[in-house]
Amino acid sequence: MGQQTVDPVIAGWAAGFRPVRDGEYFPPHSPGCVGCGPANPHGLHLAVRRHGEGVQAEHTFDDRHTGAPGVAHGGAVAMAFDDLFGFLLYLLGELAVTRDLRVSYLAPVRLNAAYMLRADHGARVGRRIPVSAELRNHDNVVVATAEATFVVVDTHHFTRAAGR
Ligand SMILES: CCCCCCCCCCCCCC(=O)SCCNC(=O)CCNC(=O)[C@H](O)C(C)(C)COP(=O)(O)OP(=O)(O)OC[C@H]1O[C@@H](n2cnc3c(N)ncnc32)[C@H](O)[C@@H]1OP(=O)(O)O
Repeated sequence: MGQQTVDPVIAGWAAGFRPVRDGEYFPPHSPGCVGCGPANPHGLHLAVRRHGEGVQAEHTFDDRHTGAPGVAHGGAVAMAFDDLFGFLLYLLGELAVTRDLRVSYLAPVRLNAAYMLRADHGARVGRRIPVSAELRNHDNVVVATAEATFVVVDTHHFTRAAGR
């Protein structure tokens, strides 16, 4: 597949790894990303920054992500974790995708309340990268946790997936 057929966003990932200072915000995965893209009206609009060797984001779920009344949908919480994990890739300098994701919902996540997300990665084994994360409320209580395995892929994974 010729380079000219690669989506500019995908090509940008491969070319775009650069050192990020502690506390600095990362660019979104793409403008339309449902987790972090500023152009997606249905998205979470996560704003994620480096925190040591991990990443973190302050986030408030809103009425667009309602599950039970007043409570964030579990799928929206899982999406926040999954997208957050995607920012660890900037630190690792690897393209990878979620192979599995396990979320533990320890307490309801309220709408219109600020929460803190934090994610870290373990050591890569073969193509596998283990990652984990926590969601804490305003009182610093952990209300949800997540663990996932990301698998390293190349740019062709994404061009194939996009049908190009
Ligand atoms: C600049 C940075 C930005 C980057 C942004 C990019 C992200 C974009 C946005 C991010 C948004 C957020 C993120 C998203 O939304 S990512 C989108 C959601 N995820 C996907 O679409 C992925 C779909 N799945 C696949 O395409 C394939 O299954 C993949 C590519 C993952 C693997 O299929 P492939 O045929 O290639 O590989 P394999 O099956 O031989 O296995 C490969 C390795 O994995 C090990 N394994 C397998 N299963 C498990 C398991 N359950 N537990 C532990 N390990 C497991 C296996 O032993 C082997 O290990 P090793 O023997 O090599 O050590």
